Amino acid sequence: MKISVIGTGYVGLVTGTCLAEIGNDITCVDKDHKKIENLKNGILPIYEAHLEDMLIRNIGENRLHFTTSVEDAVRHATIIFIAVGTPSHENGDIDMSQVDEVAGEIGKSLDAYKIIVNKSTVPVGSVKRVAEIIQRHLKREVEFDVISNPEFLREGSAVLDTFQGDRIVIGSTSKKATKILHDLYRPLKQKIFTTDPESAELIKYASNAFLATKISFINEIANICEKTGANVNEVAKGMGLDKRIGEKFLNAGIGFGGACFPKDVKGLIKIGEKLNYDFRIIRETLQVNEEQKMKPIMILDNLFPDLRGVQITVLGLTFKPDTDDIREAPSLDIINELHKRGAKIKAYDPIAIENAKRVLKLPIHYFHEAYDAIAGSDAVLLLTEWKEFKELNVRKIRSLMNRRVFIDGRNIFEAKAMRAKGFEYYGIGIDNCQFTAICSIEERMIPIENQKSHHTCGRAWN
Ligand SMILES: NC(=O)C1=CN([C@@H]2O[C@H](COP(=O)(O)OP(=O)(O)OC[C@H]3O[C@@H](n4cnc5c(N)ncnc54)[C@H](O)[C@@H]3O)[C@@H](O)[C@H]2O)C=CC1
Ligand SMILES: O=C(O)[C@H]1O[C@H](OP(=O)(O)OP(=O)(O)OC[C@H]2O[C@@H](n3ccc(=O)[nH]c3=O)[C@H](O)[C@@H]2O)[C@H](O)[C@@H](O)[C@@H]1O
Repeated sequence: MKISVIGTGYVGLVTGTCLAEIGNDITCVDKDHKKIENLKNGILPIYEAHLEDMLIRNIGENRLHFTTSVEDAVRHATIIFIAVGTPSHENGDIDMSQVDEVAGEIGKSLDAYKIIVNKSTVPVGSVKRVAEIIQRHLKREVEFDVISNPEFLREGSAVLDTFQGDRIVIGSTSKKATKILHDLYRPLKQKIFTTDPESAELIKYASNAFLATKISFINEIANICEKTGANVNEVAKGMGLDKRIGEKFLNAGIGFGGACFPKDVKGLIKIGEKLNYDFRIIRETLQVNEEQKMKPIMILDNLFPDLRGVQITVLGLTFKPDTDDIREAPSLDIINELHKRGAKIKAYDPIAIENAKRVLKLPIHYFHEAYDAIAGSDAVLLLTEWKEFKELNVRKIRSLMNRRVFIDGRNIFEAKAMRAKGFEYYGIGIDNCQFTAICSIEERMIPIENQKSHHTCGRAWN
């Protein structure tokens, strides 16, 4: 099939390349000229596993083309995907300007029947909105359908998710468009769920908000664990054995980031507000996440009377491993706070240092090797669970550090083993109190209900 994808970011580029891989003739469009020039030469704007090989192969086999002209792309295709950004406004509202602009351009260029597919994450009612904008810009009367087909891929595993996703959702009122989309996706052999456009649009927000809530929920359980001596990793394992709960997305840590969970949760709150509905649960999901991001700072506050001049090493800058994306990464808030308090900051990330330099205009000393970043440090903050961090030689880390505070924001190490090796080790939702100087032995022995003030683990977090 002849397909155009407008917006060549994480979603557009992966979608276009994967659809080319299964034999379609794809044109990817972006208004960023440099991005398009690079892509024509097989140079990727993002880091995503398996994408580069596939891109180069499909360019070589003449199935994947790049242009900056929406008009050319519209003429070329029967199906046009809109995959431009939908960032948050300052107040959390969804910024539809990129989608609106593209819809207008499509309208001006429409010359025959086409299907326009909303793949960007857009609020309920956007199928109608895009259809109206296209209609307003038509230069001649032509038939077209607009449908919703939200995207569920994750960064870092985007290609795999496209080929092995749990479901494809199509929201459409047109039988003709639905059939063509089914034909397009059939080779992927995935469950296709067809519904009305409004439900499809809401499925996307509901899914992201639900997953984000699962994360905030386990992070609150982690906070309870710290006050009781329970271990959140064990609690999550035990919960996840119940198939109704499931084991995924129960990793406690320093909270969720990325271009989507924070913005989509805010977006759903705004969708509710406009309908006079206060979506309380997800407001708390966000609030808990904001507080969770500051966990490493709270731990440091208990260990150092003052962070001025304390040498801190940050390991991991991206919001999750296997991507170069630092949008809304917890590392940004944590580093800003460390800087405010006068800490000396060293940082290492396997691939995101250049992206971080662009965003963080602070005196951070960046390194291209983890051990170099760790040398001479008073505290290490591990913020992203990159595989290479799991393989670090902890004895070597210990020998390089000044004071051996290790705050594991993603619980990738085993607390007992790290403490046995001489680290002042802190995870998230594990028994942080028991092996540390935060509470005296006597304080730890007092049952919580008999404490005058909340002195044991509680003191660290209240
Ligand atoms: N990043 C992700 O993992 C996922 C993102 N989504 C959603 O997909 C949408 C796109 O997200 P990303 O790919 O992350 O965004 P992105 O910011 O990486 O890419 C958007 C691209 O659209 C281009 N663009 C903007 N206006 C344009 C115009 N008028 N004409 C041509 N190109 C234009 C930009 O130059 C940019 O390259 C968003 O709505 C997002 O919420 C959905 C699922 C996963
Ligand atoms: O709409 C989107 O953009 C995408 O958002 C998420 O994908 P993504 O943000 O790429 O990454 P996730 O793997 O979901 O992780 C998001 C954040 O949650 C955190 N997380 C995830 C899982 C977990 O158990 N604990 C946890 O803290 C991660 O560290 C990361 O910061 C969804 O998983 C995708 O289905 C969706 O398509």
